[in-house]
Amino acid sequence: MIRKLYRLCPDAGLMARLGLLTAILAVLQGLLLGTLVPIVRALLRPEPDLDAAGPWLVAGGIGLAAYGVLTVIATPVGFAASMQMTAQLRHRLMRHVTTLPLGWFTTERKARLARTVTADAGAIGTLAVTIGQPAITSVLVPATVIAVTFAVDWRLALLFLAVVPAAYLTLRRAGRVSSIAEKELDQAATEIAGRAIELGQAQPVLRAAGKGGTGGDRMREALDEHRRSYRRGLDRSLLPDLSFTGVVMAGFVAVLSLGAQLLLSGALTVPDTIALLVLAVRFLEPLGTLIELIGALRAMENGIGRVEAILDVPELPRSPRPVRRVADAGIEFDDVTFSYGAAPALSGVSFRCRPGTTTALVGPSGSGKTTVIRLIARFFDAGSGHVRVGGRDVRDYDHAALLDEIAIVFQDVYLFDTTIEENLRLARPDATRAELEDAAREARLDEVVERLPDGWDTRVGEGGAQLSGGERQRVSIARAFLKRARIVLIDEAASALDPESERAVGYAIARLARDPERTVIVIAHRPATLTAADQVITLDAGQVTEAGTPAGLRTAGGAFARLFDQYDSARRWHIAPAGPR
Ligand SMILES: Nc1ncnc2c1ncn2[C@@H]1O[C@H](COP(=O)(O)OP(=O)(O)OP(=O)(O)O)[C@@H](O)[C@H]1O
Repeated sequence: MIRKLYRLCPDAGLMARLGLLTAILAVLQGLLLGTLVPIVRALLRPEPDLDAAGPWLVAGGIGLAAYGVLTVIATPVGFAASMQMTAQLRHRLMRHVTTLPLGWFTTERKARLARTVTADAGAIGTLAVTIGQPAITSVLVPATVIAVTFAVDWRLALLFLAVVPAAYLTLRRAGRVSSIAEKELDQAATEIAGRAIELGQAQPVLRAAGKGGTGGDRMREALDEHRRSYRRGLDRSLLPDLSFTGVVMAGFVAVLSLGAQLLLSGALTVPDTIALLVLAVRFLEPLGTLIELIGALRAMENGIGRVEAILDVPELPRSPRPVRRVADAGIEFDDVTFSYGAAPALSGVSFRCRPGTTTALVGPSGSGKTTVIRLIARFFDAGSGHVRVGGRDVRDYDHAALLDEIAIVFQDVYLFDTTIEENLRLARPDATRAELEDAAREARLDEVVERLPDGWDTRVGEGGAQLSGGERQRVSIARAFLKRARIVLIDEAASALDPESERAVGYAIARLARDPERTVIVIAHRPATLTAADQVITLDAGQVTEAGTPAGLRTAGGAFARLFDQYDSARRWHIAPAGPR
């Protein structure tokens, strides 16, 4: 386990210092106890011999002072190690998950990630110090006591030694049982976290369906299972815990009996017997505390396992010689097939977008439009075929360099609970105020900012809840302008925005597309966006069924023409004034 801890923590030096200090403290404690033997021998004679006890008293005093100093040194080192380890683990985990394919982020895994980043990383850092230190002490103090006892009486030393394997075996069993119990309990706790995330996310749907009150059923089941796991763990660990305590108690009784026997037979003097009994207590007492520590140690080991399991999830493969410059904003799909699970989401998709053009993707729900966008941004890798940007496979690029060129405007834009300015600055943290204002004007966000009570400093609420869907999209489009992204991928709102936002977003998309350097791919639902596109790609069941200019495809009277008419009549129906009844 110590090796695993070292592997996880880049600052192994700090861990090594702490381990060494703890080991020295434990051995020193055992040796200090050892000095009791000559001191008790000298002082408990019929005529106490202070001269004989003197050097040992001095040695004991120096040892005690050293113990105090080292303890003072070890405490801040332990605190620093604990904080540092937790921070580093959290940092590593967060950095790693940003490199994982988006498909990894299921509700269950998000709950697991949340628990591992908060509970496990925190517990590993804390336990490594609060449990690791006493665990080292509980092993090294008895070991030193055995060594010291050999110098006094080999028979008692051998008896101490005989207790060790019996204690070890029962402790191992107790450790195994508590490890299983901890895993079950953690699984149950993760289930609760998952249900809580789901319950929060599903609130609008549940309430809309009038089931707000019943939505907690799955949560209740998870809570019940957690309680049952806890109970099972307690029941299971009872016998192994009692066995271990029994072994330690039996050891103590055996030491007492042998000590008494040796005393009565004259093999041991009274002072030696008293000193050895003190040693026996200090031998068995730390062993006894091991049973309390073993559960926490196993919990830490399991926590380390869970951290490692996340760190072991393979990242999106990286090119050994990543390309850092995107030559142009051309995009090409070359016989691309991709599936999330068994059924293919895209099969044999091929199309080309010349740099500076706008392509509208259309097709029924589930036809693969969003998947096309995800593959360009490399949220996932194609199963077969090539997705090319600037003439190179997206897998050849340094991912960050590729994403620098791409801005994505999702249908449902998530904003951080901070000011509108900071949300915009995410796209370019060093942008000047003038650049922010330009981007806002292009995206028609300036009108929104003017209306907000604190202007640029208005906080947008969690997820951007203070803004309407259309206003959030404008923030996202403004980010694309600010970033000067040469490739913009847009998922236009399928449902109607308020008329003002609809006009503003339409205007902003047209402005984005006007830049001759910029390639825009838009999942389009508005007739105006479709008509303005240079080309249209129609998808159905993951395959390209039509490709061409909007005018050409409308004339051809195929799937696109039908979809166009549907969208068009839906808009007209929406904006038509109510007639007399
Ligand atoms: N994360 C995912 N995991 C599993 N299957 C997915 C995932 N995302 C999409 N799919 C499936 O892949 C197929 C294509 O989905 P995609 O979202 O690309 O379609 P779409 O045309 O964008 O649909 P919509 O217009 O409804 O957004 C669908 O069958 C969908 O159920």
